Amino acid sequence: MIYTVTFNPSLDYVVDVKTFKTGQVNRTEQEKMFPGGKGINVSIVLNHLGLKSTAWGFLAGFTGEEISKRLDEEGVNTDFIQVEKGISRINVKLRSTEETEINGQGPMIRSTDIEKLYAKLDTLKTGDVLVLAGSIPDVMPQSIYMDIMKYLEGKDVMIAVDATRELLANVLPLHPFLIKPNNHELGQLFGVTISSKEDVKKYAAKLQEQGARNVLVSMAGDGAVLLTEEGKAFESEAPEGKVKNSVGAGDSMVAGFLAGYLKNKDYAQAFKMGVCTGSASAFSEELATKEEVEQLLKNHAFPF
Ligand SMILES: Nc1ncnc2c1ncn2[C@@H]1O[C@H](COP(=O)(O)OP(=O)(O)O)[C@@H](O)[C@H]1O
Ligand SMILES: O=P(O)(O)OC[C@H]1O[C@](O)(COP(=O)(O)O)[C@@H](O)[C@@H]1O
Repeated sequence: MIYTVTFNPSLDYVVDVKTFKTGQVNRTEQEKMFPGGKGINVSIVLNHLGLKSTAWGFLAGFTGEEISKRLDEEGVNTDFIQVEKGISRINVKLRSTEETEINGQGPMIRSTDIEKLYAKLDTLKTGDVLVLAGSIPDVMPQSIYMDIMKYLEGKDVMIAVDATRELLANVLPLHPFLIKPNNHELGQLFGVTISSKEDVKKYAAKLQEQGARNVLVSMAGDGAVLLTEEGKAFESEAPEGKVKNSVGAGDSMVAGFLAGYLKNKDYAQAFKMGVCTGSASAFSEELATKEEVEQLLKNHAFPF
């Protein structure tokens, strides 16, 4: 069974403003709202690809209710913990001449809420997959993903982590099955700017030296690189297409990679699925459908 954990779910409020200007009233041309947060997006896309998962995490207030309702409508299985104080975030995604995001901090999560999550973690069994994805509310320690991985040590659960900075760096010694930074996040970890695939490979290898088993680095429209635990490196350009909404492309890539890998444990296939699922989401207003992914898989020429 696959479980995703989203500590900080969101309603993503995607607005189009023709020419956004700061310091004045701007009017939207269009606005849409989607349930979001990294683990939640992974669960939605897995569902589109025909894989059932359960979305765990913390919800609060009326925004939390809306997220839960929309996931029910999508047919995503959820088992969230309700927290008492605050509301789940509304993250603003502004599409204008440039894309700008404002992501909130999230509600208060108390130690009793965390205990409820650990009770769910106790139900994990050998062979289960756990995705720990996204930021955590400000009130939480940057060790939380590491703490969870330590708690699960010896259980043989396959763990994927999609996080940034300390939250990600802390889990490396615990050998996560998969991490997926983008090239900017990879650069942040080492205090450098990374734009070439050669540099991506160099720094991704350092993350493997620190303990990560498979490192998948996304580079938005410039494609992606995968270093596997078998010592292989795969790279690809991004498939061609018109970008409509790139919010959730990275999460879609994680879902596609896992779906591809779980099929027959083949890293080349998993990488192809990851790249095409990420791009299919970027080329669509909503998250990728199975048909959209299959179309890109058929048309994109991978160099391997
Ligand atoms: N502009 C784009 N054109 C084509 N594919 C894209 C584009 N943006 C994202 N993708 C696809 O989605 C994957 C993940 O995107 P990226 O933006 O790097 O992730 P994140 O959202 O985590 O920053 C990329 O590797 C690529 O396959
Ligand atoms: O938890 P964070 O890092 O604030 O990110 C949350 C945001 O990222 C998303 O999960 C999208 O992530 P990606 O574009 O990286 O796939 C949104 O749905 C959400 O608003």
